[in-house]
Amino acid sequence: MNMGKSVRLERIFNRNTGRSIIVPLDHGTTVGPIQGLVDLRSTVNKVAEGGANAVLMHKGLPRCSHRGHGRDVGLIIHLSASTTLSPFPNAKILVGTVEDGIKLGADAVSVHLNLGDESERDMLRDMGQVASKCAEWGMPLLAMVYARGPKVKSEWDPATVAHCARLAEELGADVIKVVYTGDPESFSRVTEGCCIPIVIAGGPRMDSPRDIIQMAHDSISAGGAGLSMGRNIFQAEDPTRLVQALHAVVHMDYSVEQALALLEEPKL
Ligand SMILES: CC(=O)[C@@H](O)[C@H](O)C[C@H](N)C(=O)O
Ligand SMILES: O=CC(=O)COP(=O)(O)O
Repeated sequence: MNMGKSVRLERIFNRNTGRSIIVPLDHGTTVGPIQGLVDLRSTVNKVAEGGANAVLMHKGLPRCSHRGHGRDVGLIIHLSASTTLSPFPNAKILVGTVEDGIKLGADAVSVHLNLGDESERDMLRDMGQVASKCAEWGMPLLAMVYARGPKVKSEWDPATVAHCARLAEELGADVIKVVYTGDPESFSRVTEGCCIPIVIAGGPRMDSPRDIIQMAHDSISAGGAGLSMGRNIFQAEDPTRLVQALHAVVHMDYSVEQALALLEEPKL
């Protein structure tokens, strides 16, 4: 692997476990300043204190959220955008470049593809071009790939998710983010088809921390490389403690019960 990619990926993935907890904060472009994204600097500090490896955001946000102190946290600059105000909310376009990421000191850049959408070919072309530019500059590429279109029966279908992951690998991603398929057996069919790290999205808010931690644990047991979990972390009652519990599962091989016990411990 290109030295630039190796050095940058070390700032996102734990050297011992080869896994990562990434907290994406890019939703504000898609849906507006939702709960947890209003004071971004506070949210970045909370997840970094909990042990997150990296945060993911659009290019205009590091100026509002870069820590400049304390525990370092990796930075991934997101290059794709669409909004829920559009008649075509799944049609992602590029709004940033790899060079934007370099200038911001990013450790990786990311793109978002919705396979099955009518504008799929544009997203495929964009990803291919970004991947080539990333290879040129030694910049890791995280591809978040969903199946969202009129022919898609279920975006959580294991074969569909495996297709999303394999496409990302074949087009040059260094890290893949897909949805979790719901159980370790089916998710192992996703991870076995790729030779690069696969992290899972959290999806819409889940009520119970147990469900969040169970999903993280099960994805790891199926060969997953960690999380790219946004809303379930930044909208949690205590993002720092939830990240601490997830860190125990992802990087210390805690059981679900052991990780849940961390949430019950009295605050210092
Ligand atoms: C809000 C969503 O659609 C999420 O599933 C995506 O993972 C977030 C995405 N990067 C977006 O906000 O466009
Ligand atoms: O960019 C967003 C993600 O990677 C996943 O966000 P979610 O809120 O966990 O679905």
